[in-house]
Amino acid sequence: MTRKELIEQIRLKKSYLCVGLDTDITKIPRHLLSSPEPVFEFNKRIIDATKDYCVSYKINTAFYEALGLVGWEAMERTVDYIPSTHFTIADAKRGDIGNTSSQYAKAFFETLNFDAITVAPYMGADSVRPFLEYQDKWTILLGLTSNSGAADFELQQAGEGLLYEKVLTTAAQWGTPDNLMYVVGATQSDWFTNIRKLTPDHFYLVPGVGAQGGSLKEISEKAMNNDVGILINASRAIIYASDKEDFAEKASEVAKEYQAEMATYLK
Ligand SMILES: O=c1ccn([C@@H]2O[C@H](COP(=O)(O)O)[C@@H](O)[C@H]2O)c(=O)[nH]1
Repeated sequence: MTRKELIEQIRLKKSYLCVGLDTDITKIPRHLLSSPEPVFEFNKRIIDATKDYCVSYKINTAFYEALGLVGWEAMERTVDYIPSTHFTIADAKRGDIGNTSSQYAKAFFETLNFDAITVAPYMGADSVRPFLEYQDKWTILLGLTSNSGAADFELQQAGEGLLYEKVLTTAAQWGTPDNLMYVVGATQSDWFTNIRKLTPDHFYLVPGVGAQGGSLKEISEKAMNNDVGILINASRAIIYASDKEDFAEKASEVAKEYQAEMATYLK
């Protein structure tokens, strides 16, 4: 999906919501466990219930990889089921020496047809480049993450600025706002004004509203640019809104509430 197409979807739906499919087999409603493919069945119902209120789905691959072959199959079926109007993200946090990164890129952009993948920047330019070589695909680089451990490295001084600032400004030379985004945690709202100044045109994938307590209002006010420029992810708050038979209705209600609030912030 191109940047233009993504922005069109955001404007059309008045939503920059990304629903996180962090589907944990131990948390899905019990009645689904007797179905032949419980994880896919759960995802399918969540997608049907939320697709009108969001523009993106983020599949955190850890939850699928943990199940082995059946998990990988559930991920494949899920990404194929997501409507082509929605931006699909493999939250896989990959990155390795160049020839290995090329295989990761092939796995997520070709074998699985994701629009985007999250990538760790630690190994530098040659580890990220293979992802950026794909036309109309996106690399989403970890910038300033939502966890408390962000203070251990990302918020440490590195030369004249902080390490995360160096990641943002250096990586901006490797790609363009048309194929590179950054992950910035919603729990890091104090830093958003500075982040927007450093990277005025890039999109941010912002996890951390809902279960991690980040503020949708604060992020929207500080981080939005003229092209909207943010995708806000919520996983547990939506997909586990209920653990009963009404889980899909409840997920729909929560997604609808996020969308309605987002509509009020859009410029
Ligand atoms: O800094 C980061 C990077 C990634 N994540 C991922 O986003 C979702 C958040 O899930 P919630 O249930 O909405 O808290 C999850 O997949 C994380 O691995 C993040 O939280 N922070």
